[in-house]
Amino acid sequence: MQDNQTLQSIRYQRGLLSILDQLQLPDESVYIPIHSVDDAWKAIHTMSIRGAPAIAVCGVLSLAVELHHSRSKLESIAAVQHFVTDQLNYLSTARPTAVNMAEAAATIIDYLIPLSDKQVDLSLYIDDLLDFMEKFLEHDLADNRSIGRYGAETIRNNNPSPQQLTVLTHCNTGSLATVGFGTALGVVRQLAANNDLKLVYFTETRPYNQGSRLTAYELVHDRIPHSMICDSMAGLLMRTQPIHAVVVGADCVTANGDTANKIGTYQLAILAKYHHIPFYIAAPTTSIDLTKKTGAEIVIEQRPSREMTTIKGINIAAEGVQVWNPAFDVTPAALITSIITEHGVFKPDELEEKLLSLQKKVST
Ligand SMILES: CSC[C@H]1O[C@H](OP(=O)(O)O)[C@H](O)[C@@H]1O
Repeated sequence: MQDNQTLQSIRYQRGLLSILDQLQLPDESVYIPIHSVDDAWKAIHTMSIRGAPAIAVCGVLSLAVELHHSRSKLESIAAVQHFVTDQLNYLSTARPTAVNMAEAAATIIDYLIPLSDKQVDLSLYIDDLLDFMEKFLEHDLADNRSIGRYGAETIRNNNPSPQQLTVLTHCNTGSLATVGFGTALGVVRQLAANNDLKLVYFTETRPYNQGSRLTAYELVHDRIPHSMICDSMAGLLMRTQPIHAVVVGADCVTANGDTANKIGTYQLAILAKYHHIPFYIAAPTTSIDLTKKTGAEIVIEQRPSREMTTIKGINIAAEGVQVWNPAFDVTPAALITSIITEHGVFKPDELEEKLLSLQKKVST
């Protein structure tokens, strides 16, 4: 079952899917129905739902809903395989940087053919496929809980003094970016649950304001001690306040540990290095793409200028102003202390080897 102790970005039962419209947060908490892959593609592209893991689960479940209601139109297993493959490939085009949707698509496509060797009855084949797709929901929540435990333990062990810890995070990586609990914000939640958290600073994260609109919403909801800062305040914060760790999420981690994350992450990593503060990436392995060798291969999404020049439709910049609006940047592995995953905490230069050996164990 989904974790109802925190906020639900996605609500699902077989044949029915709705998402919390994050464009209306924090003022309005409105769930919008997702009836099809097209609905999901639009919701992901316009960022009604965002966050690498949430994007993937929303996409997969939108396909499950459409497949469930299209049974009468799909007359063979081959027709189901073509339909599912085409829809997954389409979903992967909604946003180019986060890798989770493409990873989920590849996982499901790899499942289709062997499944037809096991299940020749069309209706039972569809049922089995729906069961497989629905597992993405529970797996994400389990992954986040594990990331939270590993991350809280690592940050605590890195600071043996009995004092409670102060950390900095960026963007939104909580229940609104995942199925529940979160990745980097899940580490913060676990630190708080362990009574190890004194304070979490978080950036407002211009221009979409994932911090001020979403992370603030989650931390106030959970009553976790916090303080919001403008993105431009991070340097002075690290210079003047006792920050024990910076922990952020990821949209794509490559084989060498380079990491694409929300714009502004790279400069936080440089500041952390300068101030000798450990810098952690918290991400499920569904955000890791070992086929990309370095961050140079990651496509950085450019977002519309209006997302920088307006807030809730109100102009905050001169009419006609020209802008540059990359939604992500890449932090080199050399600036990353460790990558916290559901399988453990890895140094960037050991990540590929560790994950490949884990995959080998699972496949044998
Ligand atoms: C666990 S969410 C990962 C990642 O997604 C966010 O980007 P966006 O809000 O544009 O989807 C941000 O980069 C988070 O760190």
